[in-house]
Amino acid sequence: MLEIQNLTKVYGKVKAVDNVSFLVPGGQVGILLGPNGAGKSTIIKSIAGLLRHDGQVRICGLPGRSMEAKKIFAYVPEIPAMFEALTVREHVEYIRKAYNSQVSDDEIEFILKRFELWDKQDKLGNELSKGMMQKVSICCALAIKPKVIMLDEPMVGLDPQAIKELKEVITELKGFGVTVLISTHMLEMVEGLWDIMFVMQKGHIIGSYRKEDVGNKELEDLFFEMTGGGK
Ligand SMILES: Nc1ncnc2c1ncn2[C@@H]1O[C@H](COP(=O)(O)OP(=O)(O)OP(=O)(O)O)[C@@H](O)[C@H]1O
Repeated sequence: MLEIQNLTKVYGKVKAVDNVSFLVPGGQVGILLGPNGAGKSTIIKSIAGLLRHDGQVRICGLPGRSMEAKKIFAYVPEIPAMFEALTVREHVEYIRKAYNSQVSDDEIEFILKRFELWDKQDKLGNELSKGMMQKVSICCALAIKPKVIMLDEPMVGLDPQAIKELKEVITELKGFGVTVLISTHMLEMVEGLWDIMFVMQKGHIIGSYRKEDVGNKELEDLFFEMTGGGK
């Protein structure tokens, strides 16, 4: 479960996020939508612990800043940060050790093969394309076997095969009871994946829908209904 309570973030005179609360239930996929400047990245960075903010973040009931919460929480940022002098494999091993992860060698092999990095294990961070960096970032997140995972625009820059794998991974994670939060503009990419959606505008959540309540209605239609835009 991922719970945000009364989150407020002010940059100078700009209130980027204004008293926002929402909850993604355990084992569900939540998506955070909204036009440019709505405040999505600010929320994502606040949840990830990268910004000072008011309000609470709880990860499986634990305070977001606690060590216990950090151990079970994975974050895939929009712009991956690589260590230039570490290889692909060393990135994964570093995370594995830092988190004291129980992931097995076979599982690591499976993850790396899945994202077509198995034969690129010895490439250095500064030798990777942006898409490859994103894949490494996803593999590192999976290597800690998180209970909650948050992905910021995860599909941008990935090739079609990687997008397909990522969608399958998200469905599998959900099956294992992992809570997922995805921030994205690419509505068609998360169609069929989501359980609960939140729409932000001007620092507020202006509405949310649960998949079970909207039947086959398309995400895009739901989004434009709320934001007043159109196809
Ligand atoms: N470091 C910063 N300093 C000052 N203002 C900021 C900063 N970062 C974001 N903002 C402002 O906060 C508001 C929300 O920005 P944010 O990046 O969270 O939006 P977003 O929904 O992620 O947008 P996008 O879809 O374009 O990525 C905007 O008005 C933006 O100008």
